[in-house]
Amino acid sequence: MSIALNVITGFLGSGKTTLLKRLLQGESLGDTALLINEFGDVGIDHLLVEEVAPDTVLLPSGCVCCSIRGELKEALLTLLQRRERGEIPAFKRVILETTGLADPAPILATLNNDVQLRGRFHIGLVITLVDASHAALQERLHPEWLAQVAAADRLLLSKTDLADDCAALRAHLQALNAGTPIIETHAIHSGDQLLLGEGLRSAEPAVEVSRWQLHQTTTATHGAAQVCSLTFDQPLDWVGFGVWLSMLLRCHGERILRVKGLLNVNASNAPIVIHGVQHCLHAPVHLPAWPGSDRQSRLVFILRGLDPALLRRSFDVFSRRFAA
Ligand SMILES: Nc1nc2c(ncn2[C@@H]2O[C@H](COP(=O)(O)OP(=O)(O)OP(=O)(O)O)[C@@H](O)[C@H]2O)c(=O)[nH]1
Repeated sequence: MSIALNVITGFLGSGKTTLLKRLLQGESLGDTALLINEFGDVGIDHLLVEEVAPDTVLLPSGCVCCSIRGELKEALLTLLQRRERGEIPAFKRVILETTGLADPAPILATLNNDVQLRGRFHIGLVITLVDASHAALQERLHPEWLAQVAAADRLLLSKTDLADDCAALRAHLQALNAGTPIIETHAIHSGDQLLLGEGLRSAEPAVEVSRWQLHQTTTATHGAAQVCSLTFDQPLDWVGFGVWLSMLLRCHGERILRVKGLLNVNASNAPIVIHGVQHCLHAPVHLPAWPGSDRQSRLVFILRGLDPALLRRSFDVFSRRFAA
């Protein structure tokens, strides 16, 4: 059975290691293997979590999203071999803590594209920590911040004790990445299934989807990002749509920080859910049924440097061409 790789990311010092310790404290770690990626020759974070996770693997120095993707693959395959030899417990999930400067997209692409990893591992949840006391500054100065927030399936607010008021930040994050749960880290308990689950691959993907349906996204600019929301009532041509989306991501992937969609397609009575982060499109998830009576398709894009009007026009051309 394929193993979920959950990614914990967030800007430097946002509290990733602190969260990991809290999350895994008291948990039976038999079901979770930990990979930690740090800059610098001497890793520290793995020492901090070692008391709760003695088998933690420290990846070599360098950033897993760029320079050491090969090492990530090696580490994952080695974990499997050690599990098969009975050297470590039969974990059912891996958690990777990235460096604070990582862009999650290349990590997800490694998992999706590598023939040895595909089928053995799949993308679980991307959990992004946001330091509430420094978010505005980090967003302004560091493009990685937005890439991490856009890729998130869960947004965690840390250091709320050091921030005056988090209401504006919460609203901003929700506008950027609509429907993604936002949780304050102090409210997280060990074994939290919202964080240790597998997102859309979990037993209840419809719950995930219902969250987005509740959020009415409008096309708007938020800082450096443009959020573009498309909704349509007519069922889509699934094959034609796949061609359109693949070409879009191939040409403009680095400017499409995130796409998520719930689609009413002509070949099925039940919806299909899609997820993409930059060039990387996850395998579509076929839900058994619509979560409610609303059958409208919706697509939400988080863009950086791509005009939403162009995207909309391209989609209109596609829909006319492939009208079901
Ligand atoms: N006040 C406060 N401090 C926090 C909170 N969360 C983490 N910290 C502190 O912030 C510092 C950095 O936390 P880490 O967990 O090491 O952050 P990290 O994201 O793993 O850091 P890097 O790996 O260097 O990117 C530590 O001193 C933590 O104790 C919080 O919610 N409030």
